[in-house]
Amino acid sequence: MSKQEIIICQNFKKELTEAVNAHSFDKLFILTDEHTNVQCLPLIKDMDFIKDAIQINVGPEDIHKNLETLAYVWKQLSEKGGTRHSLMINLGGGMITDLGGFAAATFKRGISYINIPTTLLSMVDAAVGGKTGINFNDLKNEIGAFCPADQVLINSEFLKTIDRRNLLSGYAEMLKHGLISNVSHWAELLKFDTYGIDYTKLQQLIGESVAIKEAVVEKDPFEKNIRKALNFGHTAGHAFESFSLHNNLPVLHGYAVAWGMVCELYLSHIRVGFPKDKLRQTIQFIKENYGKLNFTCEDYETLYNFMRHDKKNSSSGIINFTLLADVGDIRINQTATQEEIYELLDFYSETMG
Ligand SMILES: NC(=O)c1ccc[n+]([C@@H]2O[C@H](COP(=O)([O-])OP(=O)(O)OC[C@H]3O[C@@H](n4cnc5c(N)ncnc54)[C@H](O)[C@@H]3O)[C@@H](O)[C@H]2O)c1
Ligand SMILES: O=C(O)C(=O)C[C@@H](O)[C@H](O)[C@H](O)COP(=O)(O)O
Ligand SMILES: [Zn+2]
Repeated sequence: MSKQEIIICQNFKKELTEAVNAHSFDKLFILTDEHTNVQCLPLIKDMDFIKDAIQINVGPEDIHKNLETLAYVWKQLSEKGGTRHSLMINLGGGMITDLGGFAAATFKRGISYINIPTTLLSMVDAAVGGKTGINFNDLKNEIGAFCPADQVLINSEFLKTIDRRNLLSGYAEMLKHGLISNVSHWAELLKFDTYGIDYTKLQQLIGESVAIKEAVVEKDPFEKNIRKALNFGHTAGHAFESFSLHNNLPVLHGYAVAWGMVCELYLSHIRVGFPKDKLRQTIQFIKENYGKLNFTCEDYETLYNFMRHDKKNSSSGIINFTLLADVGDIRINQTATQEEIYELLDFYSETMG
């Protein structure tokens, strides 16, 4: 996989101009959703190269990260004169960088693209590392490809218009990066005041978070082994997210991951000895900031069936988890029986109240 350039912006317009000028292209497309069209596009609208760009605007959020929207983007690229030498800019959160990245990966078998993430989640996670795709058949990211953006420009100015829920959603992936990396980063994240946000501190934490992801992806871009660490919390998390999407009550990805981490930290504790005090502290933080997803034991089978679709599984039907023996002590390819999975859902229900 080609190396991706990640730019933590100091002078956003200059760096974006350089990123665009690094490509030779015939047409420039810019993908936005209805919100980033209003909140983010104005920040770059006066730039020279944008004046000739063709905008593709789609509906927001995960309900639109689907085949229909993807087909619309392909159609626009095709009808508005896109060629294999065209360049695409994805301006938005993870929904836009996942869907736009996949459209770019597949249109005429692949065109170059640049990500400009505009949510916290996309800055620290979605825009980085080359996983692109769409939800399909009620399942998260069921269709996709590994295809990195040539450049990712991280400009924290975009966070000024993000609401608290979306900030917390991104923060959950940062917490995941803390748990898979080292105790000092994890402890710093738990100390951070999520009510009175210090944006200077947040910017420093964003830089550290991206670096953690970048280092993992560099070692294993196609998730054959250690990249499975970045999927910590997602076996249960994606089941919660798919379950909610299926019930027409979608939850934000980061919230589902936070709840998934509660389950998988518990499994880590009983299976590989994740320390009880760190389990308690992390769960306390998640409980205070993310609340709880409601389900009953009648939903266990549905949740279990969603977990059976996790991409880490192989055909044996056994569910694969990434667990932690301690903060930063990663154990990939761990498995759990149906009984154990029901037990961790019991733990979740009892602990989260
Ligand atoms: N590819 C990966 O490695 C990866 C990693 C993590 C998550 N994801 C995916 O990312 C998606 C979630 O991404 P997300 O949390 O960024 O959600 P999102 O893209 O849906 O954005 C959340 C909301 O914020 C709005 N928004 C975006 N930028 C804004 C801004 N600057 N100001 C105001 N509003 C703004 C959007 O329009 C949307 O309404 C999920 O589909 C998830 O599966 C992918
Ligand atoms: O980059 C990765 O690798 C991740 O797993 C990051 C996750 O936060 C992200 O949600 C990813 O899209 C999950 O991928 P999937 O392969 O489980 O669909
Ligand atoms: Zn995620």
